[in-house]
Amino acid sequence: MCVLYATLIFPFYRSNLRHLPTPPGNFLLGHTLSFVLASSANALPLRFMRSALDAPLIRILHAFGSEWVLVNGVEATREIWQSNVRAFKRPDFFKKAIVEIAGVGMVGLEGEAHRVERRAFAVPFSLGGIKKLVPLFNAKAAQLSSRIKTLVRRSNGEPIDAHGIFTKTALEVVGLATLGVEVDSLSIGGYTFADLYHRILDPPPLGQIIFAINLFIPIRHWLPLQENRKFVQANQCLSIMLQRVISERKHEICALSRNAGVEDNSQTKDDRTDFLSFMIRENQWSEEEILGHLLSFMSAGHDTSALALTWATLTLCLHPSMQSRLRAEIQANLPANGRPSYTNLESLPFLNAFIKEVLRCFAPITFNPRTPINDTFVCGTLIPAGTPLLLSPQVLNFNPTIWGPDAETFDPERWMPGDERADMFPLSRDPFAMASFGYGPRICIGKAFAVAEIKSVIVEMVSKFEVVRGWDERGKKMMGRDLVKSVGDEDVFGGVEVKNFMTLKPKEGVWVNFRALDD
Ligand code: HEM
Repeated sequence: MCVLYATLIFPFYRSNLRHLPTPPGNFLLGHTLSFVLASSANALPLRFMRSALDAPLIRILHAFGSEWVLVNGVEATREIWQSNVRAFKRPDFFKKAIVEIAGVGMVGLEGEAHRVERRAFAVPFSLGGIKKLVPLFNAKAAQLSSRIKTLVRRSNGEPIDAHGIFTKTALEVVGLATLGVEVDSLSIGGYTFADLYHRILDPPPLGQIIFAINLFIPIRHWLPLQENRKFVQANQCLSIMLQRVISERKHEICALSRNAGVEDNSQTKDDRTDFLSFMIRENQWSEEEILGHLLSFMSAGHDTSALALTWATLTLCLHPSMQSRLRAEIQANLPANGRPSYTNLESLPFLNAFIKEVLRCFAPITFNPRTPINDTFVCGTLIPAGTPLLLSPQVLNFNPTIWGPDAETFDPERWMPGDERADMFPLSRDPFAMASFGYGPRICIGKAFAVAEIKSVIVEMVSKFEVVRGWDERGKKMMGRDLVKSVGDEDVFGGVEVKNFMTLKPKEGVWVNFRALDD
């Protein structure tokens, strides 16, 4: 009886949300199965957006009449992310997901506790803090070039998976910035730091299913499957490894303080710029809290940047003329020593436009939900407390009412000064239109870090290599350096398939031929 009411009566005759556009789904399961089986996490939200372009909110029916709301407009997003931000929190299932993969640091906090932590990290993530990190980004970018040359030699000129190499580099970058050590130097029981993160952030299909079920039914701690045990073990090993680094650093900084005769670590003269040393000097966090922050910076900060670099490389392969234009801009404006400063990196208009367009068309985070704490109005519709509001960056980033009819075309020109689309579609210049980093008090704290890091790596790549696509029309690695001739009518992914996951990951890598320009 209850099931009949929930599926046949409540959603259509009683629900507050029944007047919102609702794409038709299975009468019993709604869209639940379609979401699980979708080709990517963006597939359904984009389809729903295209079916109701002007609607600020779209209702999604799930199994047995449960309701979600897809946020589809700039105004609704602004209310949730900024003007009425205190009325919302992250849904419990989502918090559980991010705490599982990113620890209990800032990403898992809400309300006043979150505001206090954001303020505490304002200095290391400020522009001044990021400027100091640019030499580190440049050094790691140069190391990446050498690594690529070695891989090209070893592979006899066969394509290399760009996603794999950028993941390694982005983990090393965030590892150095966060911990102040090379992550390659850390290992436990024969596993490296990178192995453990790979298990957590890039699970095989069974691992993804366990992850999804565990969000709603707690199976993680008893499910006797090897894949599950591997995940739990990887998380434990990471924590042990990081706890060791924390204790060692604490001893070092305390010894420095003692030797200098100062009572308080914050007065210690120590020129380390990493976030761990900062936290120990500030002395306001327990070791457990420090561990939570480290885990969240490391996981929030490497997978995302690696994906942005991967998709940037894919677009460079698909648009060789953009590659040449970037190379010319870099050669004309940057110091010949190949070590650009933060100001240098910011001074290149086409690079700037190119990175923005990559982040618009390939938002690395696929969904970022919220829920009202109490019944709350959004754009005039009363949303019952607890209803999941699905904010999917790609839905705003591809909405033609915001960006114009070519919203789904990769075109950096739209960001260049004087492009007429800015006047024709003024909403596209609204900060809430570009949803890839979020906005408001919870905007990605690492945005400036990520953008500077991505620019530094792209400058190095484009200066040292020509990149040529090494995958065929179906996304598979090509052998024997065949070239796919027609790229004109392909979608933004150029045939590369993605996983149905929280981040926009390629299913089988993005295969690229790197041709050194100095050969
Ligand atoms: C291209 C790269 C990146 C993208 C696309 C990205 C995107 C995002 C998004 C969408 C959020 C959620 C915002 C919200 O809930 O409204 C977020 C939060 C966060 N990001 Fe990033 N991120 C990137 C890189 C980084 C880096 C490099 C770091 C650190 C070094 C970082 C650290 C964080 C943290 C700590 C949060 C939680 C902030 C809070 O809850 O206040 N991210 N990021």
